[in-house]
Amino acid sequence: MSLLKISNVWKSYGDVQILEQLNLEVEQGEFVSMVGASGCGKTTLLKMILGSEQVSKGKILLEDNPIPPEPNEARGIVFQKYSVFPHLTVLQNVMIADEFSASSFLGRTFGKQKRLIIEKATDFIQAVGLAHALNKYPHQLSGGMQQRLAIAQALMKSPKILLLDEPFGALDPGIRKDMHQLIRKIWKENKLTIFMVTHDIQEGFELGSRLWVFDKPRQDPQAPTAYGAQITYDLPLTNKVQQEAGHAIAEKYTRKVVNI
Ligand SMILES: Nc1ncnc2c1ncn2[C@@H]1O[C@H](COP(=O)(O)OP(=O)(O)OP(=O)(O)O)[C@@H](O)[C@H]1O
Repeated sequence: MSLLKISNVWKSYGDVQILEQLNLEVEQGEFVSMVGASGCGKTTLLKMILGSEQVSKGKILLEDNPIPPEPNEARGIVFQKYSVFPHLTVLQNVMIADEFSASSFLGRTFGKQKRLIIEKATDFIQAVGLAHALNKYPHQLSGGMQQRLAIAQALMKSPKILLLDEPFGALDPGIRKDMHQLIRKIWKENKLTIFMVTHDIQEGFELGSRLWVFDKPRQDPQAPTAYGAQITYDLPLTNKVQQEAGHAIAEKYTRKVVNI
């Protein structure tokens, strides 16, 4: 049984066809990098896996069950723009998800329960290298540190699937390298399945164990919104030969995007 099965999925908004004919299976522990021209529907697919958007046709199964129509703890997400709470410290930002599950009314816990949540949150904060900043507020952190915080926050609920939407897009190249190391470590140690949208093909190759290329094979100049994007290449990247073959395709693809 695959962890995630996408069967004949189509997505449109009104008359605009965004995605079509998606058929994919993903096993636990894969790291799927998703690349494609701007606006082709990569984030839309992430949102359908998250459960915040519904498919127009077809189905997405998670461990053989339909994806619940609301996001839940099985799937964590990190966006490009820092999605942390500005009025909470690093520690409070990571604790909050567990505090709300333990006490949905107050969002606050006390005594032993609180101590356990602090311990768990501190472990994740340490894992992303922010132990020295436990009591700082987001505005006191750099962009890279805020993304580390968002990752710790997403990991707190022990998701099976981590969805990353251009998570490093706003960071400087040096900091991106550090973040790449961090995400690989977290992926391996937590046996996560990761879907990452990126505009940086090199990043997609370096991190992914599999690459999905989105493109529109069907075009009608008279009706540009009639057809959606498909996943035109689904490339395994688990060894060097595959990576080199993938690079050739990706380079061709990059030229194509430039020509659009
Ligand atoms: N809620 C919505 N209602 C209507 N159209 C939408 C909605 N959400 C997204 N779209 C449209 O769907 C298309 C795909 O958007 P999406 O964000 O998935 O693209 P993307 O490939 O992730 O783009 P980018 O790489 O620029 O982030 C876009 O044309 C966008 O305008």
